[in-house]
Amino acid sequence: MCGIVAYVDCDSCQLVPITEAQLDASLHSILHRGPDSNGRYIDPSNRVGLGHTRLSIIDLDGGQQPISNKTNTIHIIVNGEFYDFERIREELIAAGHTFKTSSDSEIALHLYEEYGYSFLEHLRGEFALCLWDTKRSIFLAARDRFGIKPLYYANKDGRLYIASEIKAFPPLGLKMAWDIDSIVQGGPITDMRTPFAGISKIPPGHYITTTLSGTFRVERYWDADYPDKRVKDPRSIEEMIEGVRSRLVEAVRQRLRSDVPVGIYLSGGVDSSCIAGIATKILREKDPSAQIRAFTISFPEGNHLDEGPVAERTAEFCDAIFDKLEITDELVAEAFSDAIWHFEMPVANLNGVSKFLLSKFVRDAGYKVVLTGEGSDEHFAGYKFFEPDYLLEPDLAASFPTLSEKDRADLLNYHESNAQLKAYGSLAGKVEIDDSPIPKRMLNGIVTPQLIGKFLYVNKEVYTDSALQRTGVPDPSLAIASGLSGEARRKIAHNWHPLHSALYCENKTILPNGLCNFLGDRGEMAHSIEARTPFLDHFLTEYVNGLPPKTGELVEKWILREAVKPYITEELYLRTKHPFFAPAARNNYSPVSELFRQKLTKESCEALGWLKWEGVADIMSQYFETGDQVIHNSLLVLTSYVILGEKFQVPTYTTFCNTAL
Ligand SMILES: Nc1ncnc2c1ncn2[C@@H]1O[C@H](COP(=O)(O)OP(=O)(O)OP(=O)(O)O)[C@@H](O)[C@H]1O
Ligand SMILES: NC(=O)CC[C@H](N)C(=O)O
Repeated sequence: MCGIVAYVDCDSCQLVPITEAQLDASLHSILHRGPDSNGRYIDPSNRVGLGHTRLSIIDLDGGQQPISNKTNTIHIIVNGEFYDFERIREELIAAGHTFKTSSDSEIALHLYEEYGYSFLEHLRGEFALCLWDTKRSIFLAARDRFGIKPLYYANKDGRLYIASEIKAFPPLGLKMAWDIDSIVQGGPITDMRTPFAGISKIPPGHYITTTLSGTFRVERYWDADYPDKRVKDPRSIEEMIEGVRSRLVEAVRQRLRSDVPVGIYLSGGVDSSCIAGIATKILREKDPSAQIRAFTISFPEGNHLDEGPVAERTAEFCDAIFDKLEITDELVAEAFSDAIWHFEMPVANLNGVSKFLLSKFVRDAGYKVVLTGEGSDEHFAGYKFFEPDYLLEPDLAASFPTLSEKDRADLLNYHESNAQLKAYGSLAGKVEIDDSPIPKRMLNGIVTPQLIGKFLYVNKEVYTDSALQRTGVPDPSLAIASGLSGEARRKIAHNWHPLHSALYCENKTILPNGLCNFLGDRGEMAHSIEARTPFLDHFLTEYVNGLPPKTGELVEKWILREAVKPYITEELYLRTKHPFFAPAARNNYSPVSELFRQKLTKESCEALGWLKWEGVADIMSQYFETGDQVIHNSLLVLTSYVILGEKFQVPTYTTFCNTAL
């Protein structure tokens, strides 16, 4: 993948123009995203700049960026991969377009010439891009449908700043400040906010445009949709299984197109294992002795979380080359600060740090591109916590037998009488928040947002009174419900089955902000690794979203298991989901506990300006007494914020509210 940086000074901008040296410094800050080459375009007016740092994957010698059109009036920078680009390129050439490179990135430029803003509909894959059309004075920046590639913006004092990573902004002169509302309400995970004031993510499936006059728009070009819950689907199960299989195979085939070798991140689960099986089969169509190289994380000190042995058996089944990275507590604690600098958001577990280490391992092995299984659970309802929402209403769409109404009522009752959500593999069920009833009313009674909202939750006792006076008490599920579009909320209220509504919420929050971010691009790109996610192919997801809720029911991902049965071992066909979880701090003297002691001091907490030291000290001592996992996770979040404050040199937060009191 690559790194991109851009800026636009509108007519009202009174700021000193950004210099070439500043643009270079900004690119330098994200050099890990593209160590192979870099380039820039600065408009003769000095008001628009585009910078690109490249990890070359397709057209290794010729694909340098920015790329311009034949008349040098449109300039583009792209991070990402466009699949099936050769077919589109041929069509564009036949329509009279002249290509300057053989890079997949260039198709976006010509598609824009051909279709205007509708060019985005023709792109398949993961991407973030910026385009400057000098003739129309239009600047456009867009992000892929799922948020696989990051793209941030800030619109301040008449200047629009855009970059793949937040750390590229300070060299352009943007000042960093805490966004206390976002922090308290979990904005980095619940919506498009970041921990930093005025800096937002471009929402997945959206583009932003600005003219030099300063007309700024954020528009959606794609969204997930689900069928009307009252309409029966006439398809047979067999047809649906075949529909999933053929689209997944095609999604993997497209993602094997590369001018450098492609490996795989292989776990002990069905998602990455079926991709390994499918990829091997496809590679062997051309070369019967082809072997894919598989990379696996193993946790030797936390045996019950170790997926190494299952992955090894899968690798044997696929005849893959198998590499295992053993991750220890010491390695995780050592890498934590650096990982947070790359994630640019807090984390509540150590999974991302482990994957961050895996990416380094893969890069050291000489690989630039891997396949991964992210995005499957968000479409096939792979998490057990979706169950109460599945049970909330009958499935009227399925034309084959579903639960009887009595069974549904009994099971739902079981969930309700358990009071706390049955979030297996997660501690969310133990986190107690006084959720307001409003988000449930807004979202047809589903409970998934409450669960997601707890991900970055920290007990309100740790915040200063003035911070809480300003933000109100934490209510992250309200932030989630409010972050959805009005149109989506209307469909949730009237059209979609509650399971589909729950999947939609997961797809708008945890998927782009967690899985694709600190568990995806950010840890991978820290080590110049491009990861490709076949489960996030929009032709596949649109098909899966159109299936009746029953296909996501109770036995996890059963339709996927049936579809990929020919490509996986019997062991995996029968195995239930084991979510990826890195072991937490094991005791008071483990390296991660030491990290808490080192980072969470009175001085460091007070330097943030919104943490109350007494509250933090209190939960720390509770943790050291009890080893409570929920507190452990909160301490990880707070430690992350201290690290972000140090690395980004964020000034201590003060409120007007505070001084006025
Ligand atoms: N231990 C691991 N080693 C290497 N890669 C991993 C590991 N755990 C997860 N991954 C990567 O992250 C992806 C997402 O993990 P996740 O646990 O959601 O899926 P899975 O393990 O493949 O399948 P399942 O959801 O059925 O458990 C995996 O598909 C895999 O590419
Ligand atoms: N690393 C990237 O984002 C890849 C950009 C483009 N596909 C290339 O191969 O150069």
